[in-house]
Amino acid sequence: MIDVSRKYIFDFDSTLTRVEALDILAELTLKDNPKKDEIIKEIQKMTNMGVDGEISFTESLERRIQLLQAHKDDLEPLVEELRQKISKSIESNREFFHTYSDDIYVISGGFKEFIDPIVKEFDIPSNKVYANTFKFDEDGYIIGFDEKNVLAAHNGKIECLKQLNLEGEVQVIGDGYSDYVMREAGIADKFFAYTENVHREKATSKADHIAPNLDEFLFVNDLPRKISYPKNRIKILLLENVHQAAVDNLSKDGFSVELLKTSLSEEELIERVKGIHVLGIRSKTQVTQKVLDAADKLLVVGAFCIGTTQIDLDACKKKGVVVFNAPYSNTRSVVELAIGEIIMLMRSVFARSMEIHSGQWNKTAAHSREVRGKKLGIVGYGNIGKQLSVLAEAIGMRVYYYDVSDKLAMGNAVKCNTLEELLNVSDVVTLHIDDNKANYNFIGEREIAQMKDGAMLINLSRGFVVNIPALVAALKSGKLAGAAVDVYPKEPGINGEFVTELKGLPNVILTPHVGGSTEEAQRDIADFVPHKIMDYINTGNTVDAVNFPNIRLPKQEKGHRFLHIHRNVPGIMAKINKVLASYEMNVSGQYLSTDNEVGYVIIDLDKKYNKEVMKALKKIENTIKFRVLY
Ligand SMILES: NC(=O)C1=CN([C@@H]2O[C@H](COP(=O)(O)OP(=O)(O)OC[C@H]3O[C@@H](n4cnc5c(N)ncnc54)[C@H](O)[C@@H]3O)[C@@H](O)[C@H]2O)C=CC1
Ligand SMILES: O=C(O)C(=O)COP(=O)(O)O
Repeated sequence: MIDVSRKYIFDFDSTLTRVEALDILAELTLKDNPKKDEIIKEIQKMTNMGVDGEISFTESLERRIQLLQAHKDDLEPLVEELRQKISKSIESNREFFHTYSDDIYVISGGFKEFIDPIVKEFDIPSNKVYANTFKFDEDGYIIGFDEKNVLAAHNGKIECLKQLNLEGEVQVIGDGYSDYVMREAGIADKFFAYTENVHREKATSKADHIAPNLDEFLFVNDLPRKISYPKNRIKILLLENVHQAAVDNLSKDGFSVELLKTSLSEEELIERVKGIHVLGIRSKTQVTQKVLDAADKLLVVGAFCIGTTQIDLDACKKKGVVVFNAPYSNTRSVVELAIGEIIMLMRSVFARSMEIHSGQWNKTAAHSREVRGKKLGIVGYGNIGKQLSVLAEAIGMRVYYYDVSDKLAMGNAVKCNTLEELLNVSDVVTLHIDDNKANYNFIGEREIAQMKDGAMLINLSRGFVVNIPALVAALKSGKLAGAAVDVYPKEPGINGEFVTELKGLPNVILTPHVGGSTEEAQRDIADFVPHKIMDYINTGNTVDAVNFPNIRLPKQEKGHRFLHIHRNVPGIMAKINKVLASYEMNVSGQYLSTDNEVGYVIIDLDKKYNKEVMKALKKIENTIKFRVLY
């Protein structure tokens, strides 16, 4: 694995550190200058032009130093600042620098005065650092740089590397075109464009390999690293226009994220899901057995909503794919819409509004009633149903509820023992049962007949719960005085044309499945679900998974963690432990959770282990998935 003859040339600014040191120096020296922002902008422009090779590097340096007005005494605070700004994955992979210090060099257009003290902490001694040096005047002000240094010249890195006369393969890791030139000149064998801090098109377009972080570089070279699999290699596909914050959260953690505005059909998803590790959807996208068969890398499905019956949960489980949802984020949004609709329907507000839109003034109290004292029947007394119960009572309604399971009544709500009892008594019936397929046609002709004459029906649950022709007939005959419908048996995957038999009926409020579509809810979901996903990928935690044994794991500080998902058959744990014993693994913790079908065991180990053990664990019969976290 270890190639002793390979040499690694690191750039400093924006590679080993997240910043350009001269920008930081400018921040320090110009802090009291009223033109500070303007000057810093100019310095940054000069940096970029120099790094991209648009002006000569020497010229870029000269101009920046003039603008800086820096003093010797500013260098110590600069180094202090830079210490806080080491690139994230450089910081986490100190072990690589320590182990390979003999083969690592820094070649930079920056200055030894601040590079040396920083890289020394990464076991790179001053004699392996090739960089410029400042010139000071008698009072200690920086007035220039040593012009004789090859690195002060344009494309000076080429000459510098040439003079080093290194043997063996030479790899360059840097963010700029000025690093690539060593490869172009044929003195370096490979150029890795380092994009963790800055993405420079001119460098990435030429690179042999793009490294979004050091983990990727170490992975490609099979070198010792902090994490087993670089996160940028974990591909996340988010559909249905989930909130941008979800993309930001996941990208910030290093994953490669793609967001599509629409849902995808089964065939499209089969095509797109290949190579995807995490799929994020809302209520439209169907994750079927066929989709799962095509999903060769899938670890997690995130439902960025409450309902999960669009996902074949059982097939996911059998494949070792963990599913998370957001059970509470949009609850309040649905409840508020329900309250609004109850009032709008009781007052015939939409009918009056339509009239006035078409130029008709119809001031009347007919079919306009207060909600105070009216009976609200809530079907499905879950998270939404219960919260609605509380708010409805607060505006003076008398609440009745019906649920298949026993539920504690909130406030003064009255429990109904049968659906019929609730339908008989309610002025408004609102549906909040779950998206279980057994609830198909839950409200049909018979149930509507059991409702009071002139009652109203609200459906904010799922479209298939209500038989639409029966509802249309009841509205046309006047049996029902109004309805609000947010969900439909067949909904389109993208915004555009839509036709329903409910179109044009009086006192019917139609909305395009927006019960949970508020800015607050979508923003909240965009934090909740990604954090569940990241927690599972990064640590193995399955707390709140909807289809999987739940395990809350302690933080793993050191060592390695094996995650083994298997069919729950007799004797499998014995086999796992036999393999661990035969490789003399020192197990520091073992956590197991099972259900009828699968078992999920997490094994924490101390530092060293024989890699063969992984193969042996994967080979155990009835293994579904196996992952290692370093
Ligand atoms: N329109 C929209 O944008 C949104 C719609 N929803 C829908 O609302 C549903 C309810 O959400 P939550 O309250 O969070 O779910 P929940 O699971 O907390 O509550 C559902 C309740 O319905 C009961 N239930 C199920 N089938 C029943 C039946 N046949 N008869 C009586 N009770 C029955 C369950 O026992 C449970 O108490 C979701 O499943 C989803 O389909 C949720 C969010 C947004
Ligand atoms: O949360 C749910 O179950 C919903 O129905 C909302 O779905 P959506 O995210 O709007 O596709």
